[in-house]
Amino acid sequence: MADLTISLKHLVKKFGNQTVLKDINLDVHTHEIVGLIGPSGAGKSTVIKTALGMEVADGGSAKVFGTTMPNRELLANIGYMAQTDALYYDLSGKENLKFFAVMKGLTKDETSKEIDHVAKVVDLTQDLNKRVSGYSGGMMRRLSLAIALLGKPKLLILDEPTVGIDPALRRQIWKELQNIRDEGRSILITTHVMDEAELTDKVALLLDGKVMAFDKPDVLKMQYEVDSIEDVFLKAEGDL
Ligand SMILES: Nc1ncnc2c1ncn2[C@@H]1O[C@H](COP(=O)(O)OP(=O)(O)OP(=O)(O)O)[C@@H](O)[C@H]1O
Repeated sequence: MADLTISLKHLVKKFGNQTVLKDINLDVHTHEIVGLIGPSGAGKSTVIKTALGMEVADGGSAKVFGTTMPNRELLANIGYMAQTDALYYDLSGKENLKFFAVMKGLTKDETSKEIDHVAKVVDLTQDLNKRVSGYSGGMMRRLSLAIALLGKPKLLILDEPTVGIDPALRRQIWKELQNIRDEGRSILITTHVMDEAELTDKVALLLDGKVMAFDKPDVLKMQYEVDSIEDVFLKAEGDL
């Protein structure tokens, strides 16, 4: 049975006199990949940060696993990948992965197995012993994603994980995300790549501080009478 992993109800978030989130309602369940799309500056990262308790809501409620975040114990069940990479540049990719594996409480055995696996998923196996300071931007994104995947978290929250990643690898990463979903875990993902939004189970369209539409990609395309999520996006914005 699908359980609720994220529940946002009438969420409001202001920065000074700018109300970025006016009334956000969004549920994510186990066995589900939910895509969050919307124009730049619409508040996608703010939704994520408020759900995680990194920003304090000004109204409504944000619960993860039924609890208001932040909650240290629950953090162990969440793999979060932010838009900016939080990596140790003087360490190698492998040393970064080992550090975060320790933070996540993995055993030595689990650590080496998981590092092998997540490095393969993001195609960094050959570069694991290089220092991160010598990585390209795309490699750093890939390492951040690998770190988020470590420890098989029940919930993955990924803020634009595939920026700077080429199409073949993007496809491989999506395969892994779908495997994770099939294992009964859940994923909230923001993206600017509309082809990726087509691969989600449900798409939430964030516009004007609200979730304007939230449904399966095929249902949204039917509702908006268009052939792609990109056109749903454009039509909702009034550009089509
Ligand atoms: N800490 C902050 N202080 C003040 N304003 C902020 C802060 N964080 C975000 N904002 C503002 O809130 C709005 C939404 O930002 P956010 O980063 O959530 O958008 P986004 O949809 O994720 O954008 P993008 O797609 O470009 O990443 C923007 O106008 C941004 O300037």
